[in-house]
Amino acid sequence: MSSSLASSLPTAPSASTPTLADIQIYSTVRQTFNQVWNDFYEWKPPSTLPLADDGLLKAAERQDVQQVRRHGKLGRKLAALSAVEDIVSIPTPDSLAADSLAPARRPIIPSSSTSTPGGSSYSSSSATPDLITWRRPSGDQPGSSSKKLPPPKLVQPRPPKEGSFALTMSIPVTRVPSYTFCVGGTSSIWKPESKSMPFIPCFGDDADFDELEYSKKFGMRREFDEPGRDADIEIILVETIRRLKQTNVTPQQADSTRVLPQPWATIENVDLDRDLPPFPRRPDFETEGQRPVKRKWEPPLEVPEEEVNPSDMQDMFECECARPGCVRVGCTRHTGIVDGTFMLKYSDHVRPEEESSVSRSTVLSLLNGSCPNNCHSPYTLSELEIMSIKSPRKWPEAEREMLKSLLFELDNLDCRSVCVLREAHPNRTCLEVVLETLSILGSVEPSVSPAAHEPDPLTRPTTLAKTKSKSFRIPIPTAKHNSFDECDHTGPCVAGECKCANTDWPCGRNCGCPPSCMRRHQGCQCKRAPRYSSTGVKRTQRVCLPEKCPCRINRRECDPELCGSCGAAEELDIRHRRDYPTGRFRPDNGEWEDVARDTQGWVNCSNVQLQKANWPKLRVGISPVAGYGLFADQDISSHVVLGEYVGEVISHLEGLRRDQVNKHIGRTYLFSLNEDAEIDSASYGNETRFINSGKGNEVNCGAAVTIVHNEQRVYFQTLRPIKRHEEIRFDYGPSFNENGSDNLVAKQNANKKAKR
Ligand SMILES: C[S@@+](CC[C@H](N)C(=O)[O-])C[C@H]1O[C@@H](n2cnc3c(N)ncnc32)[C@H](O)[C@@H]1O
Repeated sequence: MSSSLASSLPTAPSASTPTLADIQIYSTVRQTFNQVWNDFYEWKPPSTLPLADDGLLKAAERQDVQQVRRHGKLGRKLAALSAVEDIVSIPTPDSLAADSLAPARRPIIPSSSTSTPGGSSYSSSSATPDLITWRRPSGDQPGSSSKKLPPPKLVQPRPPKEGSFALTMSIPVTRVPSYTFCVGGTSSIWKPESKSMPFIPCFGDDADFDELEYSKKFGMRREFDEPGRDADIEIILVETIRRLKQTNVTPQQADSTRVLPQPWATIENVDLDRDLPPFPRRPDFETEGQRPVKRKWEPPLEVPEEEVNPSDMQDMFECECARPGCVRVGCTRHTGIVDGTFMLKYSDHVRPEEESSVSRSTVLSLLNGSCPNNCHSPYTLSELEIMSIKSPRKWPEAEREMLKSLLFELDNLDCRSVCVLREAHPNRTCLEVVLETLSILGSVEPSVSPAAHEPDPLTRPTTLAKTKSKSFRIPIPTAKHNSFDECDHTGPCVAGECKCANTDWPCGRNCGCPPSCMRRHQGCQCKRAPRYSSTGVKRTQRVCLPEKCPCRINRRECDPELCGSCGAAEELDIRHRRDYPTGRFRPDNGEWEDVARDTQGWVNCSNVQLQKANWPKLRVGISPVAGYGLFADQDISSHVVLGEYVGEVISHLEGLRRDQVNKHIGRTYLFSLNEDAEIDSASYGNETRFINSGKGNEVNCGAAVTIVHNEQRVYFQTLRPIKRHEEIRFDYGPSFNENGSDNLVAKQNANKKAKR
């Protein structure tokens, strides 16, 4: 925000004196922009309800007041920073209106400057008798906390220079947002690394933030010099334009003031281009007169069934993830916008057209078979391999290219194809062709035992130990494991050939290897049970128990397509859900009427929590610990999954950059996922981002990683029963220092002292 804000600070229009109309337009645009800005950051999530506990409530209120005071201090700092040299008094639309309509309300300011409780201040020269103050329209912000802001520090005006002209304004801008806006989402999304510095609210005007140091990490490329991509500012600007449209300011006039960081047309395009979340409105906006409107249950929108036509199918195909193996439509996990282009994350998965589907190990394993011409049979495979590595004979480029192109046309290489290749090179022996083929297919690779092609129980990869019939003790991914990359190759899944084997991950459902692959997770064979026994007794048993279900043992959720018998598919099917409302909607009172529940049914798989996403009631509230926190809104028993930690999946490098900003604002939303990636819920996530840290008895939930369709996902689970209104807290671990922000301030103070 900083730079845009800085650029939007008033510049001396010119040596010529502006007309009254210019000044009015300038004031309207500036005032609207600031108003929207303040409204945006004063917003609190509607789910923020008062705490039931009196003591906690008071503590939380004290925290809130302190936070508002801190904002006030920062605002005063900005006021001091934005002091400009020459100040003259200028009539504002407000004052003009006050003049004409209610002369008695006209502010009388004998000299220098004044400020209003609303926070805006206006400086005027003692030399000018026409003294003006700039007020915020008081009726504009019902319940706004801006009243609590102390008046900003006033800037002492200097006498204006002869013929010069400048505006000054010291509106206390909310420097540290009380609630950072976050786009809500139900599943994590992959975020490519930022190529340029993202938009940072307000920091450029803050002496404590080393913007230069931060910019260097992005090679001095700044996103706000490019078309903006920051949700906060985009929402603010779109709303500013919407409000300006209600005044008589035209786009050209607004652009000429240079108050808004982007031209009007660009902002309008942003609104068209992006699916922006709506401008956050305080719940008190939803009032009819003085009485808050009680929202009623609204039936979901009905989507009429459409006829499918072939061109739609083509569109559907375009929506599918381009990553081989991923079956999600509109997948955001493996695709993303990089430099304005839609790109695959795993670009290495897309086999370039010129690349051969024939691999070195295939050649080696097939050469083991009998050659009809018996031309390369005198040599053993290992001899052939050693020969190709030790004495690589490079053919002339043209001849090599020809062999290459022939090789790439072959879908499968067998002994006969080697002979075909040889036929295309009549001057070469079959052995020479074989050796050159090996040299083309790759230089030094880990040696592959041809026997691996037909897996022998004894030579099976050591990570696999057979347990029960279909269940293998496949490697359990831990935090040390890299993100999963589905394998896509020919031949057996062995290290050197298979990405899964390389990273010690089990092969997944969507991997390219055959279903018979021994490294593949096969799902479980647990049995679902009828809810009532033949004697009519209700069953309390659970299906897919932690110590019995192979999926649970391997720390993964059941896969509805792999685990046929446990009822995972039925559990995920909304019609079979126990909590599926069985009542009917009564339009006369707008409520659901319960009807007798169907007593039939089954006890299904209990290992699909993240896929089902049916969480207990939680709410965001002001926390006595730090800022906002997450609270239980119902009694919750032990071992209940509270929710998934959702956010942007970013690399550690991107995490390091973001940490610089986090350190400055004293809050972080980064969660380390594995050796490759972190989840950041600073600007995209769900309510679990508000879980604060605790120690010892304060801790009531823990975090764990599970695998859903071969993807690592983080979830929170209660460690003990939690009472309604209790704050949810988990131990962030030893690396988190609760006084981190204090330490940062201490460090900055020490740095300043050292500089002096
Ligand atoms: C994931 S956020 C938690 C939500 C945060 N309180 C908010 O208002 O957005 C983590 C940040 O909260 C603060 N925090 C969490 N637990 C804390 C604690 N026990 N003591 C001090 N600060 C804490 C730290 O600033 C930390 O970086």
